[in-house]
Amino acid sequence: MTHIRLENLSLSFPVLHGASRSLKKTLLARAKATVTKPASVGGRMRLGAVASDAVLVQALSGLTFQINGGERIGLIGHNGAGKTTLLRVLAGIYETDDGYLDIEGDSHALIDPQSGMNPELSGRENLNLFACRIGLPKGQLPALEADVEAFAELGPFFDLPVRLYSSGMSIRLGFALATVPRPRILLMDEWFMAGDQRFQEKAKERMAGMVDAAEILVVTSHSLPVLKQWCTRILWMEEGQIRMDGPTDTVLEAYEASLA
Ligand SMILES: Nc1ncnc2c1ncn2[C@@H]1O[C@H](COP(=O)(O)OP(=O)(O)OP(=O)(O)O)[C@@H](O)[C@H]1O
Repeated sequence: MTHIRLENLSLSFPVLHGASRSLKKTLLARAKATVTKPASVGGRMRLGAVASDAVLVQALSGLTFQINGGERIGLIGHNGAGKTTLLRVLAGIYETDDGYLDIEGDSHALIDPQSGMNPELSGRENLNLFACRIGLPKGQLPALEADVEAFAELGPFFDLPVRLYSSGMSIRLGFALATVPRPRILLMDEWFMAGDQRFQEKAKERMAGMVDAAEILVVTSHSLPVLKQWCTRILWMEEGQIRMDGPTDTVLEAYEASLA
């Protein structure tokens, strides 16, 4: 059965090494003084337990929950609450300091639109690279090429190096490629909402096909309409912890009330 299970999972990032004792003290004192309830930005700062010469940011702290097949999870929370870090952990990009993670089912992460792209190569050449990476049979390449070229609508830029693309153009190509696989577990950051208005509409349509095919969706977004549309359950994160976990309407109502 497809599932994701976390038990007491934690992850911290060292953000300051070997700085003077007074600078570290000042930083920690400031972090403490600016703590507001509810928290408004970033993970909690602390000194390293072993190497006390380092200041750490506690990005995830003691997370325990389970996601089962059929669930569509939205991650919400303040800037720096730990949403993207959690997504990266689930995608196997970050190792955790502590805790247990059990994932059953193949996953695909839509986190970085430029992921795996060579900026010196054209859109078309990057598509060929992508096809090799996912092990696409040669016979299916022309259909993929036609699909991606039509979807990305890059015109002549499709044959120019990606480094010449605007950020919106890179996102079009990255999105078109990233939405080709059909994984059982789909992990998605909110960058898919980027791009111009018309592209967003197209992107939503294409995404719907991918989401429908997935057994589990985990998506981060600051957009309440997006979360309401896509998700059945919301994990509201605060300073690397789960502040609330429940049905979409219930959690978003509480979240909105906290912002008022
Ligand atoms: N690579 C990194 N190195 C050091 N600190 C990091 C790194 N990535 C994230 N952090 C820190 O971890 C905390 C959580 O960051 P994360 O990107 O997961 O937040 P987020 O909830 O996705 O925020 P946002 O809504 O702004 O995208 C923040 O305090 C951030 O400064």
